Amino acid sequence: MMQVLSIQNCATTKKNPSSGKLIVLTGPSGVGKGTLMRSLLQRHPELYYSVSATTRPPRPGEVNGESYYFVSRSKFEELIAQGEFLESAEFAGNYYGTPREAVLNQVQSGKLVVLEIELAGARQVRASFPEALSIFILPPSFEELEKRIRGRGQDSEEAITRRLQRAKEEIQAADEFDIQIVNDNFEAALQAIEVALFG
Ligand SMILES: Nc1nc2c(ncn2[C@@H]2O[C@H](COP(=O)(O)OP(=O)(O)O)[C@@H](O)[C@H]2O)c(=O)[nH]1
Ligand SMILES: Nc1ncnc2c1ncn2[C@@H]1O[C@H](COP(=O)(O)OP(=O)(O)O)[C@@H](O)[C@H]1O
Repeated sequence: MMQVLSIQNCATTKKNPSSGKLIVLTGPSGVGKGTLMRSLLQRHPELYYSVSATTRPPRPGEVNGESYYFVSRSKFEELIAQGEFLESAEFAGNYYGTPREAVLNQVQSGKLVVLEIELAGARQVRASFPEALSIFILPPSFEELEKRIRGRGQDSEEAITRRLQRAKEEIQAADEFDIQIVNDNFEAALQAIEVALFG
Protein backbone atom coordinates (compact mmCIF):
# COMPACT_ATOMS: atom_id res chain seq x y z
CA MET A 1 0.00 0.00 0.00
CA MET A 2 1.25 3.42 -0.95
CA GLN A 3 2.47 5.63 1.90
CA VAL A 4 0.22 8.67 2.22
CA LEU A 5 0.97 11.95 3.94
CA SER A 6 -1.52 13.68 6.16
CA ILE A 7 -3.48 16.70 5.02
CA GLN A 8 -1.73 18.99 7.53
CA ASN A 9 1.67 18.07 6.08
CA CYS A 10 0.73 18.88 2.54
CA ALA A 11 0.58 22.46 1.39
CA THR A 12 0.73 21.29 -2.21
CA THR A 13 -2.37 21.82 -4.30
CA LYS A 14 -1.68 18.74 -6.37
CA LYS A 15 -4.66 16.44 -5.97
CA ASN A 16 -3.41 12.92 -5.61
CA PRO A 17 -3.54 10.32 -2.85
CA SER A 18 -0.21 11.53 -1.46
CA SER A 19 -1.55 15.03 -0.86
CA GLY A 20 -4.71 14.34 1.11
CA LYS A 21 -6.70 11.71 2.84
CA LEU A 22 -10.21 12.96 2.48
CA ILE A 23 -12.07 11.70 -0.59
CA VAL A 24 -15.46 13.18 -1.54
CA LEU A 25 -17.64 11.08 -3.81
CA THR A 26 -20.67 12.88 -5.16
CA GLY A 27 -23.15 12.74 -8.04
CA PRO A 28 -26.91 12.62 -8.54
CA SER A 29 -29.17 10.26 -6.65
CA GLY A 30 -29.47 6.91 -8.45
CA VAL A 31 -26.21 7.22 -10.38
CA GLY A 32 -24.74 4.29 -8.46
CA LYS A 33 -22.65 5.97 -5.74
CA GLY A 34 -23.84 3.63 -3.00
CA THR A 35 -23.26 0.52 -5.09
CA LEU A 36 -19.81 1.73 -6.13
CA MET A 37 -18.97 2.55 -2.48
CA ARG A 38 -19.98 -0.91 -1.30
CA SER A 39 -17.77 -2.61 -3.90
CA LEU A 40 -14.92 -0.23 -3.17
CA LEU A 41 -15.11 -1.03 0.56
CA GLN A 42 -15.23 -4.75 -0.12
CA ARG A 43 -12.10 -4.53 -2.23
CA HIS A 44 -10.33 -2.06 0.07
CA PRO A 45 -11.34 -2.72 3.67
CA GLU A 46 -8.61 -0.32 4.83
CA LEU A 47 -10.74 2.62 3.66
CA TYR A 48 -12.83 4.39 6.30
CA TYR A 49 -16.38 5.05 5.15
CA SER A 50 -18.02 7.88 7.05
CA VAL A 51 -21.55 6.90 8.15
CA SER A 52 -23.79 9.97 7.93
CA ALA A 53 -26.72 11.03 10.07
CA THR A 54 -30.06 11.56 8.36
CA THR A 55 -33.69 12.38 9.12
CA ARG A 56 -34.82 10.18 6.19
CA PRO A 57 -36.75 7.11 7.35
CA PRO A 58 -34.82 3.83 6.95
CA ARG A 59 -35.49 1.83 3.77
CA PRO A 60 -36.22 -1.87 4.16
CA GLY A 61 -32.99 -3.61 5.15
CA GLU A 62 -31.14 -0.47 6.22
CA VAL A 63 -29.53 -0.87 9.63
CA ASN A 64 -29.04 2.04 12.02
CA GLY A 65 -25.34 2.84 12.31
CA GLU A 66 -24.46 0.98 9.09
CA SER A 67 -26.22 2.80 6.23
CA TYR A 68 -26.92 5.87 8.31
CA TYR A 69 -27.57 7.03 11.84
CA PHE A 70 -31.31 7.62 11.65
CA VAL A 71 -32.31 10.55 13.84
CA SER A 72 -35.32 12.81 14.33
CA ARG A 73 -35.44 16.31 12.90
CA SER A 74 -35.17 17.88 16.33
CA LYS A 75 -32.14 15.72 17.21
CA PHE A 76 -30.50 16.65 13.90
CA GLU A 77 -31.07 20.35 14.54
CA GLU A 78 -29.57 19.95 18.01
CA LEU A 79 -26.48 18.27 16.45
CA ILE A 80 -26.12 21.14 13.95
CA ALA A 81 -26.34 23.70 16.77
CA GLN A 82 -23.64 21.79 18.69
CA GLY A 83 -21.33 21.95 15.66
CA GLU A 84 -21.23 18.16 15.38
CA PHE A 85 -21.22 18.13 11.57
CA LEU A 86 -18.34 18.66 9.17
CA GLU A 87 -21.01 19.54 6.61
CA SER A 88 -24.75 19.10 6.37
CA ALA A 89 -27.44 19.72 3.79
CA GLU A 90 -31.11 19.28 3.11
CA PHE A 91 -31.88 16.87 0.28
CA ALA A 92 -35.35 15.92 -1.03
CA GLY A 93 -36.98 17.04 2.20
CA ASN A 94 -34.56 15.44 4.64
CA TYR A 95 -31.38 16.46 6.44
CA TYR A 96 -28.07 14.67 5.92
CA GLY A 97 -24.78 15.34 7.70
CA THR A 98 -21.24 14.04 8.16
CA PRO A 99 -20.11 13.54 11.77
CA ARG A 100 -17.16 15.87 12.27
CA GLU A 101 -15.21 14.21 15.05
CA ALA A 102 -15.10 10.67 13.66
CA VAL A 103 -13.91 11.87 10.26
CA LEU A 104 -11.22 14.18 11.62
CA ASN A 105 -9.97 11.46 14.01
CA GLN A 106 -9.69 8.97 11.17
CA VAL A 107 -7.92 11.45 8.90
CA GLN A 108 -5.50 12.28 11.71
CA SER A 109 -4.78 8.62 12.35
CA GLY A 110 -3.72 8.28 8.73
CA LYS A 111 -6.77 6.65 7.17
CA LEU A 112 -8.09 7.30 3.71
CA VAL A 113 -11.57 8.59 4.54
CA VAL A 114 -14.39 8.49 1.97
CA LEU A 115 -17.51 10.65 2.14
CA GLU A 116 -20.44 9.81 -0.16
CA ILE A 117 -22.51 12.98 -0.10
CA GLU A 118 -24.68 15.25 -2.25
CA LEU A 119 -23.60 18.44 -4.02
CA ALA A 120 -24.18 21.13 -1.38
CA GLY A 121 -22.29 19.13 1.24
CA ALA A 122 -19.50 18.32 -1.21
CA ARG A 123 -19.11 22.05 -1.87
CA GLN A 124 -18.87 22.73 1.87
CA VAL A 125 -16.15 20.10 2.24
CA ARG A 126 -14.24 21.50 -0.74
CA ALA A 127 -14.37 24.93 0.89
CA SER A 128 -13.08 23.73 4.27
CA PHE A 129 -10.70 21.05 2.93
CA PRO A 130 -9.33 22.24 -0.41
CA GLU A 131 -6.86 19.33 -0.23
CA ALA A 132 -9.66 16.80 -0.44
CA LEU A 133 -9.84 14.79 -3.64
CA SER A 134 -13.32 15.21 -5.11
CA ILE A 135 -14.93 12.80 -7.55
CA PHE A 136 -18.19 13.36 -9.42
CA ILE A 137 -20.05 10.31 -10.73
CA LEU A 138 -22.10 10.94 -13.88
CA PRO A 139 -24.84 8.78 -15.43
CA PRO A 140 -24.46 7.71 -19.09
CA SER A 141 -27.69 9.67 -19.75
CA PHE A 142 -30.56 11.28 -17.87
CA GLU A 143 -32.92 8.55 -19.12
CA GLU A 144 -30.66 5.86 -17.69
CA LEU A 145 -30.56 7.75 -14.38
CA GLU A 146 -34.36 7.76 -14.19
CA LYS A 147 -34.38 4.05 -15.02
CA ARG A 148 -31.97 3.31 -12.19
CA ILE A 149 -33.91 5.32 -9.61
CA ARG A 150 -37.16 3.61 -10.65
CA GLY A 151 -35.47 0.21 -10.94
CA ARG A 152 -34.23 0.49 -7.38
CA GLY A 153 -37.88 0.61 -6.36
CA GLN A 154 -37.17 2.25 -3.02
CA ASP A 155 -38.66 5.70 -3.38
CA SER A 156 -42.19 7.10 -3.62
CA GLU A 157 -43.23 8.84 -6.86
CA GLU A 158 -42.88 12.17 -5.07
CA ALA A 159 -39.38 11.32 -3.87
CA ILE A 160 -38.43 10.17 -7.40
CA THR A 161 -39.63 13.47 -8.90
CA ARG A 162 -37.65 15.45 -6.32
CA ARG A 163 -34.53 13.39 -6.92
CA LEU A 164 -34.74 13.79 -10.70
CA GLN A 165 -35.26 17.53 -10.44
CA ARG A 166 -32.29 17.82 -8.13
CA ALA A 167 -30.23 15.54 -10.41
CA LYS A 168 -30.55 18.00 -13.30
CA GLU A 169 -29.04 20.77 -11.16
CA GLU A 170 -26.35 18.51 -9.73
CA ILE A 171 -25.12 17.23 -13.10
CA GLN A 172 -24.44 20.81 -14.19
CA ALA A 173 -21.93 21.13 -11.35
CA ALA A 174 -19.85 18.12 -12.39
CA ASP A 175 -16.91 20.15 -13.65
CA GLU A 176 -16.39 21.83 -10.26
CA PHE A 177 -14.88 18.54 -9.14
CA ASP A 178 -11.36 17.18 -9.61
CA ILE A 179 -12.40 14.02 -11.43
CA GLN A 180 -15.52 13.06 -13.38
CA ILE A 181 -16.34 9.40 -13.88
CA VAL A 182 -19.25 8.11 -15.98
CA ASN A 183 -20.87 5.08 -14.36
CA ASP A 184 -21.89 3.24 -17.52
CA ASN A 185 -20.01 -0.03 -17.24
CA PHE A 186 -19.92 -0.66 -13.49
CA GLU A 187 -16.55 -2.43 -13.37
CA ALA A 188 -14.90 0.29 -15.49
CA ALA A 189 -16.28 3.01 -13.20
CA LEU A 190 -15.05 1.16 -10.13
CA GLN A 191 -11.60 0.80 -11.62
CA ALA A 192 -11.53 4.51 -12.49
CA ILE A 193 -12.22 5.32 -8.83
CA GLU A 194 -9.46 2.94 -7.76
CA VAL A 195 -7.02 4.67 -10.11
CA ALA A 196 -8.03 8.07 -8.67
CA LEU A 197 -7.45 6.81 -5.12
CA PHE A 198 -4.46 4.54 -5.44
CA GLY A 199 -2.82 5.44 -8.75
N1 LIG B 1 -24.47 16.55 2.33
C1 LIG B 1 -24.62 15.28 2.62
N2 LIG B 1 -25.23 14.46 1.76
C2 LIG B 1 -25.34 13.14 2.11
C3 LIG B 1 -24.85 12.62 3.32
N3 LIG B 1 -25.13 11.30 3.37
C4 LIG B 1 -25.74 10.99 2.22
N4 LIG B 1 -25.89 12.09 1.45
C5 LIG B 1 -26.47 12.22 0.11
O1 LIG B 1 -27.87 12.40 0.22
C6 LIG B 1 -28.49 11.96 -0.98
C7 LIG B 1 -29.68 11.08 -0.66
O2 LIG B 1 -29.26 9.91 -0.04
P1 LIG B 1 -30.26 8.69 0.15
O3 LIG B 1 -31.52 9.18 0.78
O4 LIG B 1 -29.53 7.60 0.84
O5 LIG B 1 -30.67 8.31 -1.33
P2 LIG B 1 -29.85 7.67 -2.52
O6 LIG B 1 -28.44 8.17 -2.50
O7 LIG B 1 -30.62 8.10 -3.69
O8 LIG B 1 -29.87 6.19 -2.29
C8 LIG B 1 -27.39 11.23 -1.77
O9 LIG B 1 -26.94 12.07 -2.80
C9 LIG B 1 -26.31 10.99 -0.73
O10 LIG B 1 -25.02 10.96 -1.34
C10 LIG B 1 -24.20 13.54 4.22
O11 LIG B 1 -23.73 13.21 5.29
N5 LIG B 1 -24.13 14.83 3.81
N1 LIG C 1 -23.13 0.79 -13.89
C1 LIG C 1 -24.40 0.48 -13.61
N2 LIG C 1 -25.20 -0.03 -14.58
C2 LIG C 1 -26.50 -0.33 -14.30
N3 LIG C 1 -27.10 -0.17 -13.09
C3 LIG C 1 -26.36 0.33 -12.09
C4 LIG C 1 -24.97 0.68 -12.30
N4 LIG C 1 -24.49 1.15 -11.12
C5 LIG C 1 -25.52 1.10 -10.24
N5 LIG C 1 -26.64 0.60 -10.80
C6 LIG C 1 -27.97 0.41 -10.19
O1 LIG C 1 -28.59 1.71 -10.11
C7 LIG C 1 -29.42 1.79 -8.94
C8 LIG C 1 -29.03 3.02 -8.13
O2 LIG C 1 -27.76 2.80 -7.53
P1 LIG C 1 -27.39 3.36 -6.08
O3 LIG C 1 -26.03 2.83 -5.74
O4 LIG C 1 -28.51 3.12 -5.12
O5 LIG C 1 -27.29 4.94 -6.42
P2 LIG C 1 -27.01 6.21 -5.49
O6 LIG C 1 -26.36 5.73 -4.22
O7 LIG C 1 -26.11 7.09 -6.30
O8 LIG C 1 -28.34 6.84 -5.25
C9 LIG C 1 -29.25 0.48 -8.19
O9 LIG C 1 -30.33 -0.36 -8.46
C10 LIG C 1 -27.93 -0.09 -8.75
O10 LIG C 1 -27.91 -1.50 -8.71
